[in-house]
Amino acid sequence: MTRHDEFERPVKYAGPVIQRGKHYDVTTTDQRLLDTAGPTDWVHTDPWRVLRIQSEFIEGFGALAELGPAISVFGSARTQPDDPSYQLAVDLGERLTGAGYAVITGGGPGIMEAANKGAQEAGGTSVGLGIELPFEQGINAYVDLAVNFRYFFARKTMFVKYAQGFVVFPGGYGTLDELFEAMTLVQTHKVTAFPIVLVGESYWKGLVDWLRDTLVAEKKISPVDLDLLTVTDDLDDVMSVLARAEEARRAAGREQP
Ligand SMILES: C/C(=C\CNc1ncnc2c1ncn2[C@@H]1O[C@H](COP(=O)(O)O)[C@@H](O)[C@H]1O)CO
Repeated sequence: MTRHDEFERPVKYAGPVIQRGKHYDVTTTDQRLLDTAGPTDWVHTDPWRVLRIQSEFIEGFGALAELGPAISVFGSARTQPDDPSYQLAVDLGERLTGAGYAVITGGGPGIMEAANKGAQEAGGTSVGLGIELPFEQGINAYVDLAVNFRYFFARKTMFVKYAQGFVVFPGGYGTLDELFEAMTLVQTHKVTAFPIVLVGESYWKGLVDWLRDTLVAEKKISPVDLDLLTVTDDLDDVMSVLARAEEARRAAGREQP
């Protein structure tokens, strides 16, 4: 029912605001919200994008906050099931599950699918953080908990924030992007006790040689920065590196509940 003042003019109390006379707005907030008329170009503006970005962080944090200990596994979206590294990633998913870790991947095909498959088939927690791409692939069938992102940077935050370490299989630009982001975060102490293991000695040899013979030699990184990486073909080594990092976190009183 419309309220009126002592001059019989309609009055509206909208929170701390009082509207009377020519300031009286006959529409309600809900009406304005639900009304689709008017210009729509604001949805393509940066302030609106900021809210969408914020919502990606909110959804990601909300979905993953109670995940428990987890390892992010990266690698080529193009690795086929008959590639030996596919089976190795399946085995890793299974072993991580056995050690009490959830497995987080990019939710796509190839190595991501393989690690999710190993985790799911071992009865573990299989997570996929998908990304909107122009060529839609969809989340692989072995993911049980998926969050889809529009923005790479929001998604990359989740890979680090909700994992205790990274295991990286042979891959292309996407994999290298994820690897170098983690290496930079560890090098700059933005994250601590965060193991990064590269699986595939022959694949990664060229990169490690270049890091040592060019980046260290030309003083672009310190020799100790090479120690951020462990390179192996053996999943026993992967599990030992993760276990040692867990012990270091425990010793520092920073273990996952
Ligand atoms: C290119 C193909 C599929 C793309 N689908 C992807 N879905 C989810 N995540 C992806 C996808 N492609 C790349 N990524 C991310 O980068 C890493 C792999 O990239 P790479 O260039 O293949 O090494 C991976 O860890 C994801 O996080 C099918 O042909």
